Amino acid sequence: MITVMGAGAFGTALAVSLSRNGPVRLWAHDARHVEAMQRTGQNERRLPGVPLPTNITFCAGLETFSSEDTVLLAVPMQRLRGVLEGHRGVLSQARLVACCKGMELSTGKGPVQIVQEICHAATPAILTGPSFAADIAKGLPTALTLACADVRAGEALQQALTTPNLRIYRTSDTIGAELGGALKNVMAIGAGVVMGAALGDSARAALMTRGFAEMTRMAVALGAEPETLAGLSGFGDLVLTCTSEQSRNYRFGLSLGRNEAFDPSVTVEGAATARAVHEKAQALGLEMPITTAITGLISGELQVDQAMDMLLSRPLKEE
Ligand SMILES: NC(=O)c1ccc[n+]([C@@H]2O[C@H](COP(=O)([O-])OP(=O)(O)OC[C@H]3O[C@@H](n4cnc5c(N)ncnc54)[C@H](O)[C@@H]3O)[C@@H](O)[C@H]2O)c1
Ligand SMILES: O=P(O)(O)OC[C@H](O)CO
Repeated sequence: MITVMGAGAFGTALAVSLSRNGPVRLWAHDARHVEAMQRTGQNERRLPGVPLPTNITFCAGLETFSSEDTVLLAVPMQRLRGVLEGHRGVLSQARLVACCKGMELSTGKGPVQIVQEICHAATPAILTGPSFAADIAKGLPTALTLACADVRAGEALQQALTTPNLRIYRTSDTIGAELGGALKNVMAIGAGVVMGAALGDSARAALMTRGFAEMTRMAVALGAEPETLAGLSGFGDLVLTCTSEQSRNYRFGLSLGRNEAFDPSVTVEGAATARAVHEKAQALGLEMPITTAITGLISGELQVDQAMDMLLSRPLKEE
């Protein structure tokens, strides 16, 4: 059986899609949220308007969990460690598929690394790539990357998670897959700033292209294959998130560029991840000027015109 931990927009959308293959268990950390979904047949908090199929069952505990189960971890990045530590006993031998995108602020680690650290005997994997929860829930065609270092386990997960509308590609490069998803959110905030501040489509294209160069530079320095960054989990998700107002990271950037307030209850993974990436780049001695500028904009240490001056006045170089 598949268990999805995290009844946010993405976990709920995945549960809806996977319920076409068989029964799915959807876990939420808040018992009142479980009760509300049972009562209304919807996740009104995070994915309103989507009827939840009857073969999704809801729970706030994992009493009926079997070690044969596959678990999708669809919680926000900065909550992943706490969720795993709270369920270390039951999850210790399971196939654990991280579905979050980001870098932990306190350690600079990605989701697969955190799963490995806490559940040593589990099979860690990551599901990532260009996909909005609302699109998946509507059954629109979507392609994702499943990364798992254990090739046989990866093949089994690829089969189990494919649905008529969800096409899963596979790789064993977990480092590249997790970094692509983390880093593209930072660039999406930057793209939003560019558009919010009316700097133009050309400036956004420049940010996306040079941002992709930064993403690849860091990922390769940390052991990723450049081909992974060029795939769905990197380039694909960068394009989606830097160009669509469905993206919360992009919308957050738009509000920064317009000098407007942004609802703090909305999950914006790129905000904490930008700081974590900036610190890691400094520690590794990597040049990542766009990331530095975006980190400064988020913290309020830089204004848009200062960030632009900083980027445009850098010494000229070869591409
Ligand atoms: N929404 C999307 O379109 C989408 C698509 C792909 C990937 N993702 C990724 O999925 C992850 C989750 O995002 P989302 O969109 O589902 O978020 P969301 O904002 O819709 O929901 C977050 C959920 O996390 C829960 N939560 C908060 N604190 C928690 C805790 N301490 N323990 C357990 N659960 C807690 C909240 O109750 C909420 O249900 C993110 O890393 C995101 O990047 C999202
Ligand atoms: O809404 P965002 O910005 O978190 O983006 C959602 C997904 O990561 C897009 O692939």
